[in-house]
Amino acid sequence: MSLNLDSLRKQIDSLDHKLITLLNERAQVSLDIGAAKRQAVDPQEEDNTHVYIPGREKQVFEKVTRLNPGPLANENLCAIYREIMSASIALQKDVMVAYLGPVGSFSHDASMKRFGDSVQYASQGTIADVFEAVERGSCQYGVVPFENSIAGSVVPTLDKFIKSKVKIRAETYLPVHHYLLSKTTTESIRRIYSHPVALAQCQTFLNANLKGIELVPCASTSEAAQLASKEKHAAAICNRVCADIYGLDILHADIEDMQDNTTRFFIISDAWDAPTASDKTLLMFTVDHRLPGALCDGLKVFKDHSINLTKIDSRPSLLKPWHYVFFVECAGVHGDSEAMSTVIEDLGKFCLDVKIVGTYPDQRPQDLRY
Ligand SMILES: O=C(O)C(=O)C[C@]1(C(=O)O)C=C[C@@H](O)C=C1
Repeated sequence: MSLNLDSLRKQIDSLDHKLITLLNERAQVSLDIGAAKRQAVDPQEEDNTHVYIPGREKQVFEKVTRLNPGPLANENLCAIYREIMSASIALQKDVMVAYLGPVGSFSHDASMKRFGDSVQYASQGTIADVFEAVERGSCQYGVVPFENSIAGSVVPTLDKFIKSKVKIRAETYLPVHHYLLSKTTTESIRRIYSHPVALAQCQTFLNANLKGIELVPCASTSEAAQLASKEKHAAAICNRVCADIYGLDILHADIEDMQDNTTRFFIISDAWDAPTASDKTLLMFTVDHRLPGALCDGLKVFKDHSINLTKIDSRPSLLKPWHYVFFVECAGVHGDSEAMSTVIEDLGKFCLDVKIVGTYPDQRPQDLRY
């Protein structure tokens, strides 16, 4: 069969015509959804309607990948749908997302992957600033790193959850590959900038190739790139995109200790989403030291309710020395469910100050397409 370029392009033109009509029909329905969401808000009150519905987005991504007959790869279809829903969010409301900046950080990457190109982003200097932007209401959503598969928990995030009233609304996983970027050669490097969690992920490479070189911790990997771009003998460990953004050369690629290095981020806000088919809940509590075995009895509550725990962590309470706050993530239960109310009631018999930090659709680490 001979292929005629002109006639094939005419087919594309005609399909684009149909696509534009359909995309606008979808956008109109989205505007109506926005109006329906606002109907529930008292006109005298400030409009804090949530247009970002992570549970519904998960359903849409699962549906489109299920329906996809190809040849378009699911990954590409999801990228298209990410932008369709990003535009949909922006049509319903001006949305501002806070992230740990500057541009080029892994938090920026995770935010873009979650919210797409059509919303607005506000770079913040520290993780605490991301929390505070959400608390003040200058940003409706914030994206914070929670844990890394090599370096473990991100302590500033856990510590902010202890004091803050923000809620977790969604989780997302990002594969993390580190690059050594500089304006100089590896042999001339005298100082390496990076975020402490990133430095912890590249110990094997650093010990083998740059032992004894000064390591300077900074607020983010992109700030590291910014600093390295201003010094002759400095380098940064950061995201590949920082090479273009900050005018640095790639000296070494993929220098993380494990190639499947992944960071889990939380999307924080003032409210969580309604239950979906599969949710997780992060709880926080302290224990009463006067009761021997209080933590053990508390944890047994989850066993008694057949709840699987996917993460346990503890941090100093910051109120009294040797007093700890425990974080426990429960799989398969939503924070508003009756099951969770019973768990909290039972936990209250052994533990103090039990609080839900957030409840969010279960996003498996392998669901990297969305
Ligand atoms: O279903 C909704 O609540 C919508 O606002 C629509 C829509 C979409 O475009 O499909 C847009 C944004 C939400 O995050 C989820 C879904």
